[in-house]
Amino acid sequence: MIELAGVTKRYGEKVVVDDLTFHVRPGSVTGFLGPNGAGKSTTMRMMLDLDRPTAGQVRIDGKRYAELRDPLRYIGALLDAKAMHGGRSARDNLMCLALSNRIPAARVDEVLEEVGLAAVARKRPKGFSLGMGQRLGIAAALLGDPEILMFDEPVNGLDPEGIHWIRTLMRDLAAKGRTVFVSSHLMSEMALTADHLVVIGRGRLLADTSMPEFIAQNSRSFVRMRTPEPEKLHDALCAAGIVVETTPEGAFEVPDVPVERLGELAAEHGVVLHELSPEHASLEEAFIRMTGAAAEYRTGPHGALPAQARGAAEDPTGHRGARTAGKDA
Ligand SMILES: Nc1ncnc2c1ncn2[C@@H]1O[C@H](COP(=O)(O)OP(=O)(O)OP(=O)(O)O)[C@@H](O)[C@H]1O
Repeated sequence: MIELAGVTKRYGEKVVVDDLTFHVRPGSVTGFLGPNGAGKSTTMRMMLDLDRPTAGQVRIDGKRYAELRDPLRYIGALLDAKAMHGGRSARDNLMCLALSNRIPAARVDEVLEEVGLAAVARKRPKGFSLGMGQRLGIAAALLGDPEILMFDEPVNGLDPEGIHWIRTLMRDLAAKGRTVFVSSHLMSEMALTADHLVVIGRGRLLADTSMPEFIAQNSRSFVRMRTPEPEKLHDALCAAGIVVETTPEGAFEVPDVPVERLGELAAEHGVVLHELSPEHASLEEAFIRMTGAAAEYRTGPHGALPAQARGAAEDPTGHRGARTAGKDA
C-alpha cells in the first residue's frame, strides 16, 4: 500500500504537485493519469524518495522510503528505461543492483528470462531498441520480487507485442496481490489495464475512482438525431416521455432509448430525419474534458500554447459535450 497525504512539490514559485492525497492499494492496477506536465513523474519520484516533497508525506506500507530495509524488495520501479549503464552488459547492470540490495545472483537470470532478454543478457544496453530497454528496466523493477511495482509510462514507444506483454505482466502482478501503480497520459491505454484511476491535472487531484465507475459515468450511450423539423420532433419525443438534450448545432441527443424506437417514433409522426445515429462518449474525450482546463500545454490553431495563455475556463475540445461515434477506448 502506498499512501500520500497532502503531498506538495514546488520548484521556485511553481507548484508542480499540489496537495495530493490518495492511496494505492494491493491486488489491483492503479492507473495514474494526467496530461503532459501534470506532475506524474514528479509524484512518482517523491514516492521513491528521489525528490523531497515541499509539504506532505508519502508512506510505503506505513513507513517512509528511507526507513525501508532493502527498498528494492518493497518497491520496484521503472522510471527511466535509459537509466542503465550503457557500457555494461544487461546482466552486469542487474548484477550490480542485486549485489547492492542483497538479492541472490540467481534472481538476475530469472528476471532476464521473465522479460524475454535471456538471449541478449551479455549484450550492452546501449545497442538495445526502445522495447528492449523497457524490458531491461522492468527486469530491474522485478529484481527484488517486490510487493509494490511502479511503472512510469511503460508502453511509450513500444510495438503492439511489447504493449500486450506489459499489460499482461501488470495484470498478472495485480492478480498475485501486488500493488501496481502505472502512469500514462492515455485514457484508452488505462481502460484496458487499470482497475482503479487516479487522475491529476496541474498537480491537483481531479479524480480517484474505480475504472468501472469512471466508465459508467463517462461512456454514456446516446442517439444523435438531426431534423429540419426540430419542434415537431421535440414534441413527438416529449409526448412519448423521452428526455432530449439539444446541442449548440441544433441536433438532439437522446440517451437510453433504442435507436429503432426513435426511428419508429419519427416515422409515426411523419418527421423527416437527416440523421439517426447511435453514439458513445469516448473515454479519451471524457478524460480530455476532465483535464483540459488543467492541461499545461494544449494545441491551438498556431501550435502548442501554454494553457494559461488561452483562458482556463475555455472548453479544451472547442465545443460543448464533444463526443465521437465508435467503440470506447
Ligand atoms: N527539476 C525541476 N525543476 C523545475 N521544474 C520541474 C522540474 N521537474 C519537473 N518540473 C516541472 O514540473 C511539471 C511536471 O512535470 P512532470 O515531469 O512531473 O509531469 P508529467 O505528468 O510526468 O509529464 P509527462 O507526461 O510529460 O512526463 C512540469 O511543468 C515540469 O516542467
